[in-house]
Amino acid sequence: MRLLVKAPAKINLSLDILGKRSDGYHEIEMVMTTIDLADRLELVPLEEDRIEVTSQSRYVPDDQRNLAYQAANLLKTKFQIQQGVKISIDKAIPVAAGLAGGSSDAAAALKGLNQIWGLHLSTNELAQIGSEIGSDVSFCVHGGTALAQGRGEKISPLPTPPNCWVILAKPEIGVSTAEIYKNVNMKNVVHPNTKAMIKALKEQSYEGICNHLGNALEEVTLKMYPEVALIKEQMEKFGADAVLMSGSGPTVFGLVQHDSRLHRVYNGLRGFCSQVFAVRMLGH
Ligand SMILES: C[C@@](CO)(OP(=O)(O)O)[C@H](O)COP(=O)(O)OP(=O)(O)OC[C@H]1O[C@@H](n2ccc(N)nc2=O)[C@H](O)[C@@H]1O
Ligand SMILES: Nc1ncnc2c1ncn2[C@@H]1O[C@H](COP(=O)(O)OP(=O)(O)O)[C@@H](O)[C@H]1O
Repeated sequence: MRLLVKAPAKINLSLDILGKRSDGYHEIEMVMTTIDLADRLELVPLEEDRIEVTSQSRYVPDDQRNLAYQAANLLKTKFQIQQGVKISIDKAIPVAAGLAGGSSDAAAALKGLNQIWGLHLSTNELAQIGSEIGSDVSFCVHGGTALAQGRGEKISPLPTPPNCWVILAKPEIGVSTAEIYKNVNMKNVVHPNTKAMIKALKEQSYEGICNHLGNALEEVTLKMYPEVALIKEQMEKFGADAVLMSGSGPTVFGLVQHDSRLHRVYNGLRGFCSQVFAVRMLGH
């Protein structure tokens, strides 16, 4: 049996930090959605009892540091699986970009191996196992659009946003999520209005979504990496309807509803940023 699984990236439409926890994590509240930019995993069972991970990207580890490896290993240990697997990752999502590429690969591996090894685990059970790998893995198991709470592992589904383009631009830097969270000063946090974002989604108000995009980590990353602020400015200048940094960054995304504007924003950014994508949100 050979299985192909898609692993889509996510963006954070809003990200709020409610406080610092005693376990080293932050209590957060995020509205997230999956987008049509995806890695592709090929899973092939091996006779030998070992996990093999390969990818064409030099930034992706091919050993136990790979989150897809960790997903396979966790299932093997929990369910005493004595079969191996070869995981080949065709990487399309930029690495260390705030787009949850690694987490989505882990989620895709969990879903695919659930099938290959006949484990019959539910989505909630897979999401629970995923949370042991990383805070964003639970959301990636569910996919779609959702509110994520706790350290990111408590998922409540939300309606798909109204149809629009998402233009992504990633500067030539990778950002460490841990480093950005470490530099958060709770006194300076600018809180987005999560309730208003949820209301906008429920009312299918594109304008409401644009008005309430907000990310409490943005200020920290922008201060450390001024090139991210520059991309934000450019995206606004070229006419995106609303612009925000995704997750801990450095990827910046802009929402655009009309095709005529899409080309202006996309081409404008291509001029000084090598990684630019124009995609749809998933669900359309
Ligand atoms: C910021 C976000 C927003 O979606 O995503 P990315 O920018 O990484 O894509 C997430 O909160 C990242 O989730 P994820 O990348 O899975 O984080 P983890 O591996 O669990 O944690 C990495 C480190 O980030 C910090 N961390 C993470 C989550 C959280 N709620 N509080 C934290 O303080 C901790 O220092 C932790 O050691
Ligand atoms: N399958 C994977 N794809 C990408 N990065 C991975 C993977 N597994 C582990 N990593 C490691 O995770 C780090 C964060 O990567 P990624 O998930 O792409 O970013 P982010 O947390 O910003 O969304 C990378 O620096 C990389 O070393």
